Amino acid sequence: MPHPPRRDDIAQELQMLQDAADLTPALLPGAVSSVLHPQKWTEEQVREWWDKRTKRTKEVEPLSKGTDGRNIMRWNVSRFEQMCKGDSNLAAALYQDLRNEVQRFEHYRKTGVVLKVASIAPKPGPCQKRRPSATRSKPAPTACQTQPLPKNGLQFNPATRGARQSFLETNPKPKFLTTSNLNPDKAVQKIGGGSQERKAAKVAPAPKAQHRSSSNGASGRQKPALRQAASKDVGFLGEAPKRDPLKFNDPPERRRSLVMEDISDATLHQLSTAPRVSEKVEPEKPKAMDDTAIIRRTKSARLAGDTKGKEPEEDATRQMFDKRELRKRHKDTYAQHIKSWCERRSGEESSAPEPCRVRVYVRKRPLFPHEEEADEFDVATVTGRTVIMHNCLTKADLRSLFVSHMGFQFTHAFHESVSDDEVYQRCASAAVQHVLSGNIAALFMFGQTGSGKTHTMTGLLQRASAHIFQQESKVTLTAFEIAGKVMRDLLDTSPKELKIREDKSGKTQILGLQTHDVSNAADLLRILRDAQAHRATRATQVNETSSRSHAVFRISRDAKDSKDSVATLTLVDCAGSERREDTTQHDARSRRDAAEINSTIFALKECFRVMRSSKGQPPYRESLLTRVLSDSFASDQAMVVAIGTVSPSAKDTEHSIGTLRALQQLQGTQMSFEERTDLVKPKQEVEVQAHPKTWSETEVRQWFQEACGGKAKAFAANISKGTDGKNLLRWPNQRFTQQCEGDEDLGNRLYQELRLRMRAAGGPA
Ligand SMILES: Nc1ncnc2c1ncn2[C@@H]1O[C@H](COP(=O)(O)OP(=O)(O)OP(=O)(O)O)[C@@H](O)[C@H]1O
Repeated sequence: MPHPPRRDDIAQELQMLQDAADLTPALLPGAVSSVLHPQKWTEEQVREWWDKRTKRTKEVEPLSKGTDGRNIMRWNVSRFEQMCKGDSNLAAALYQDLRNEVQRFEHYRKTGVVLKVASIAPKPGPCQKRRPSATRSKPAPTACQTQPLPKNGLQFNPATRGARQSFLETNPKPKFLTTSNLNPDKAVQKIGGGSQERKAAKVAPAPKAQHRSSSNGASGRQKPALRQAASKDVGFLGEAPKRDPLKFNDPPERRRSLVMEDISDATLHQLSTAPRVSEKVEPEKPKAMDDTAIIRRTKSARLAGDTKGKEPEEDATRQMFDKRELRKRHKDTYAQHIKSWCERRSGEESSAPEPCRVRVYVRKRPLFPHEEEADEFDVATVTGRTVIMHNCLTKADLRSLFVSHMGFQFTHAFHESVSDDEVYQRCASAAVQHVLSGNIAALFMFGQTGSGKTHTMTGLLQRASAHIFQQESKVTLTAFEIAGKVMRDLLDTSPKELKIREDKSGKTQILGLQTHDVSNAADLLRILRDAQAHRATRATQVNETSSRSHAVFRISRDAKDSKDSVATLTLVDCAGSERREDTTQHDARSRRDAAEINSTIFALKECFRVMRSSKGQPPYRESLLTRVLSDSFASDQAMVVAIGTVSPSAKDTEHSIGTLRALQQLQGTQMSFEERTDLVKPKQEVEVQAHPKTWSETEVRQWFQEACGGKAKAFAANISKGTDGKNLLRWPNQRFTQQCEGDEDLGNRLYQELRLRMRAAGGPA
């Protein structure tokens, strides 16, 4: 097990990367008249920051096109780790460096002073003395060092030449740069060790927040728990940011209008799932800038608290809703709006995208009857080469609805009623012809699990087999799957693992892979179907028989001449990409699978990106799949086709948008438009409903039968006699699950739906 990054290591890493960077003039507050929040950085500024911070190591990935400040600020430590090829120290340091930039900006915003890092460097003082050897030769902090602390808790950062120089002149050069070298707040904590230092600390008391932190222990012995801290956006080097003294008298910050989109699915899931009875839930500190931070107040606090213009419990009820539930609830309004919006926009066709080496197509699958039954509706529109996703959202008040129409353009897009024949003719026929003329071609299927990759691939294989044998009399076929780090032959039922090697010429060879000679289309198709049937599948929340491996089928034409390179058609059916949120009910293995699938897809995207830009070598060594496909990435003559599949269902909106964005990256373009429309709900639609607390037993049973699209009907009989609305309202989440015989998902949904009914009736939920 690799060690988690240590605080000292990260501090050292951070220092080194700042030294190496020589600090970007545009970003270094001391060098310019104004400071930009990293969120506002342009792509160039982000790139400049990245290149300078990482120039001392080659072991990092280049940034993908379009990565601007907004994007990079959303990265968590794991994402940095992925970019740093697993170097967790560097990743954490980069993550922290960005947060430090935010702190500098915050200081500038509040005080108007462009913070020169040098100005907060500690001055030498009379009480400076060496620390005992037990402290690992860290420079002793002085009382004077506590005085020039910036009031807002900004970190002392000796990264500028001047500051670092003066620091080193007045302090013995430390063997390792540690937290206390970098952060005088920590130095104050360490003063607690000796009596003289204690006196010194008394002379110059540290801000209150520091006292609080020092109560944790005498000498910075806290475990780093960096990841956890990082995910909570804590302060410098994993230390939770203390309340900002400057903020107390600040006017209230102007709030951005919040939308449900601001709340991550994971958080919503957490919020909508009531904690287990045994779990003690620590109340969180309200942050107020985000819905997720709003907490449930105690009854007394609610009664005594501010009710100025607010509905009682308004804040608390915000926690109860899920984007998907809200979409279903307002299904009719959204669906009607989407219809009229599309009618208004019909006939508008956008210009053709620039020709590119990678041809990218999108296919939308139909909405299934079972999805319609579950109150799902169609949120994807395809017109010509454009796919429009209608992202149906609710503002933070949970009543104001709006739709964000997002347009994505591709080489071509197929709507749900397009036949497999047309898909083949448009996407794959040219690639097959390219191979029949002696070249290589690769075709990839991308998309969310259950969006129709295997369905489309099956149709393509069928047509490709017929097409090939119109011109060829014999081909060779290999088929294998990649599941995590394991490769298996799909034409060999033994559980033998395949190995991969590079030959002298650098070509990738797969050892032990069986090759089948095939001489007619029917045989080819039969063997391909057998191979598909051998794929590793598992039921996921989205697809009963989800493919959990990447399947690779290779059809090679016989070389006419021994000098000829083998013309090969490679068809790749990627495993369904899943969001972490979609796998919440899976075991650890499923989640590991999903992480591996997603990282392979990420590597594939990177290869596409480099190949498209024709600059440098595609990083195909990053994953098994990209290694075996290195031919297609390396050859200029290779034709590469990517087909993305999307689900039209409202519940899959976020995932479909993710797929479309990823496909845009493959072709090097960006979303072509985004239009937001606020919806006004027609007055007659607002029905006044009886509050659930007034329901009789019969009404409770009736509600149970109809709730969640009738899914709980079968369990209505389990309701005990005499259960009226008042009783029902007292049921916790778990009681609903119990009522549904352990179906946690349905239990949660019933619980939420009841809260929605309470809101609709105008009462608190
Ligand atoms: N265009 C389509 N027309 C009709 N049915 C479709 C279409 N696309 C997909 N389906 C159906 O949707 C279901 C899921 O499709 P499929 O198994 O191809 O998804 P997938 O993307 O390969 O999923 P996974 O990645 O989990 O394997 C199948 O029952 C399939 O028949």
